[in-house]
Amino acid sequence: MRIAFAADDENETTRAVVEHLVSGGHEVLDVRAEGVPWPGLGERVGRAVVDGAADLGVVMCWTGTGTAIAANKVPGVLAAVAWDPWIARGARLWNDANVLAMSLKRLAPDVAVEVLQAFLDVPAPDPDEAENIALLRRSVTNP
Ligand SMILES: O=C(CO)[C@H](O)[C@H](O)COP(=O)(O)O
Repeated sequence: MRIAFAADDENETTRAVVEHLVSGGHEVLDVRAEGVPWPGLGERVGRAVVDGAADLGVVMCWTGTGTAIAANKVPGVLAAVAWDPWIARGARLWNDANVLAMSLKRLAPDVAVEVLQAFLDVPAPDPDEAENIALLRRSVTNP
Protein backbone atom coordinates (compact mmCIF):
# COMPACT_ATOMS: atom_id res chain seq x y z
CA MET A 1 0.00 0.00 0.00
CA ARG A 2 0.98 3.63 -0.37
CA ILE A 3 1.16 5.20 3.08
CA ALA A 4 1.48 8.94 3.65
CA PHE A 5 3.57 9.59 6.75
CA ALA A 6 4.59 12.56 8.86
CA ALA A 7 5.86 13.13 12.38
CA ASP A 8 6.86 16.39 14.03
CA ASP A 9 9.74 14.79 15.89
CA GLU A 10 11.96 11.80 15.35
CA ASN A 11 12.86 9.05 17.77
CA GLU A 12 13.09 5.25 18.00
CA THR A 13 9.33 4.96 17.70
CA THR A 14 8.95 7.01 14.53
CA ARG A 15 11.91 5.21 12.99
CA ALA A 16 10.43 1.82 13.89
CA VAL A 17 7.14 2.78 12.26
CA VAL A 18 8.78 3.84 8.99
CA GLU A 19 11.06 0.79 8.98
CA HIS A 20 8.08 -1.48 9.57
CA LEU A 21 6.23 0.03 6.63
CA VAL A 22 9.22 -0.24 4.31
CA SER A 23 10.08 -3.79 5.35
CA GLY A 24 6.43 -4.72 4.86
CA GLY A 25 6.67 -3.68 1.23
CA HIS A 26 4.67 -0.50 1.58
CA GLU A 27 5.50 2.64 -0.31
CA VAL A 28 6.06 5.43 2.21
CA LEU A 29 5.13 8.90 1.04
CA ASP A 30 6.99 11.02 3.58
CA VAL A 31 5.38 14.47 3.54
CA ARG A 32 7.63 15.98 6.20
CA ALA A 33 9.23 19.25 5.17
CA GLU A 34 11.52 21.65 6.97
CA GLY A 35 9.65 24.27 8.93
CA VAL A 36 6.18 22.75 8.62
CA PRO A 37 4.68 22.54 12.13
CA TRP A 38 2.54 19.66 13.32
CA PRO A 39 -0.80 21.16 12.20
CA GLY A 40 0.59 21.46 8.68
CA LEU A 41 1.96 17.93 8.78
CA GLY A 42 -1.42 16.51 9.77
CA GLU A 43 -3.02 18.41 6.94
CA ARG A 44 -0.39 17.26 4.43
CA VAL A 45 -0.99 13.61 5.30
CA GLY A 46 -4.75 14.11 5.12
CA ARG A 47 -4.49 15.76 1.72
CA ALA A 48 -2.27 13.00 0.36
CA VAL A 49 -4.92 10.44 1.31
CA VAL A 50 -7.90 12.41 0.02
CA ASP A 51 -6.11 13.39 -3.20
CA GLY A 52 -5.36 9.73 -3.87
CA ALA A 53 -1.57 9.97 -3.62
CA ALA A 54 -1.75 7.53 -0.69
CA ASP A 55 -4.12 4.75 0.32
CA LEU A 56 -3.84 5.45 4.04
CA GLY A 57 -2.01 7.88 6.28
CA VAL A 58 -0.03 7.74 9.51
CA VAL A 59 0.57 10.83 11.61
CA MET A 60 2.65 11.08 14.75
CA CYS A 61 3.30 13.88 17.18
CA TRP A 62 4.05 13.99 20.89
CA THR A 63 0.45 13.18 21.79
CA GLY A 64 -0.96 11.99 18.47
CA THR A 65 -3.96 14.23 19.08
CA GLY A 66 -2.82 17.45 17.40
CA THR A 67 -1.89 15.85 14.10
CA ALA A 68 -5.13 13.83 14.22
CA ILE A 69 -7.19 16.99 14.68
CA ALA A 70 -5.31 18.70 11.85
CA ALA A 71 -5.78 15.73 9.51
CA ASN A 72 -9.48 15.60 10.36
CA LYS A 73 -9.91 19.16 9.08
CA VAL A 74 -9.34 17.87 5.55
CA PRO A 75 -12.74 16.86 4.15
CA GLY A 76 -12.80 13.12 3.55
CA VAL A 77 -10.31 12.31 6.28
CA LEU A 78 -11.29 10.14 9.21
CA ALA A 79 -8.25 10.21 11.49
CA ALA A 80 -8.25 8.20 14.70
CA VAL A 81 -5.80 8.17 17.58
CA ALA A 82 -4.90 4.64 18.64
CA TRP A 83 -2.69 3.37 21.42
CA ASP A 84 -3.25 -0.36 21.26
CA PRO A 85 -3.94 -2.85 18.45
CA TRP A 86 -7.60 -3.39 19.37
CA ILE A 87 -8.33 0.33 19.12
CA ALA A 88 -6.48 0.58 15.79
CA ARG A 89 -8.34 -2.42 14.36
CA GLY A 90 -11.67 -0.99 15.49
CA ALA A 91 -10.87 2.39 13.97
CA ARG A 92 -10.48 0.76 10.55
CA LEU A 93 -13.21 -1.83 10.92
CA TRP A 94 -15.98 0.17 12.53
CA ASN A 95 -15.02 3.79 11.73
CA ASP A 96 -13.38 3.40 8.30
CA ALA A 97 -10.50 5.52 9.57
CA ASN A 98 -8.11 6.36 6.75
CA VAL A 99 -5.46 8.03 8.91
CA LEU A 100 -3.89 6.47 12.00
CA ALA A 101 -2.55 8.87 14.63
CA MET A 102 -0.13 7.74 17.32
CA SER A 103 1.84 9.36 20.10
CA LEU A 104 5.55 9.22 19.43
CA LYS A 105 6.23 9.87 23.13
CA ARG A 106 3.95 7.37 24.83
CA LEU A 107 4.21 4.34 22.56
CA ALA A 108 7.27 2.14 22.69
CA PRO A 109 8.57 1.17 19.23
CA ASP A 110 7.26 -2.41 19.40
CA VAL A 111 3.83 -1.25 20.53
CA ALA A 112 3.59 1.39 17.79
CA VAL A 113 4.45 -1.26 15.22
CA GLU A 114 1.75 -3.59 16.59
CA VAL A 115 -0.79 -0.78 16.54
CA LEU A 116 0.16 0.10 12.97
CA GLN A 117 -0.01 -3.51 11.81
CA ALA A 118 -3.45 -3.98 13.35
CA PHE A 119 -4.62 -0.91 11.44
CA LEU A 120 -3.15 -2.19 8.16
CA ASP A 121 -4.49 -5.71 8.62
CA VAL A 122 -8.13 -4.68 8.22
CA PRO A 123 -8.86 -4.89 4.49
CA ALA A 124 -12.18 -3.06 4.56
CA PRO A 125 -14.71 -1.69 7.02
CA ASP A 126 -17.42 -3.91 8.45
CA PRO A 127 -20.43 -3.71 6.07
CA ASP A 128 -22.72 -3.77 9.13
CA GLU A 129 -21.32 -0.33 9.99
CA ALA A 130 -22.02 1.20 6.56
CA GLU A 131 -24.86 3.39 7.81
CA ASN A 132 -22.90 4.66 10.78
CA ILE A 133 -19.85 5.31 8.64
CA ALA A 134 -21.99 7.28 6.18
CA LEU A 135 -23.24 9.36 9.10
CA LEU A 136 -19.66 9.88 10.22
CA ARG A 137 -18.67 11.07 6.76
CA ARG A 138 -21.54 13.51 6.60
CA SER A 139 -20.53 17.02 7.60
CA VAL A 140 -22.64 19.97 8.66
CA THR A 141 -21.88 21.66 5.37
CA ASN A 142 -22.75 18.49 3.46
CA PRO A 143 -25.79 17.05 5.27
O1 LIG B 1 1.81 16.58 20.46
C1 LIG B 1 1.86 17.60 19.79
C2 LIG B 1 0.62 18.24 19.29
O2 LIG B 1 -0.51 17.55 19.71
C3 LIG B 1 3.19 18.22 19.50
O3 LIG B 1 4.06 17.25 19.08
C4 LIG B 1 3.72 18.88 20.78
O4 LIG B 1 2.78 19.83 21.22
C5 LIG B 1 5.08 19.57 20.50
O5 LIG B 1 4.92 20.55 19.54
P1 LIG B 1 6.00 21.72 19.37
O6 LIG B 1 7.30 21.07 19.07
O7 LIG B 1 5.46 22.55 18.25
O8 LIG B 1 6.02 22.46 20.69
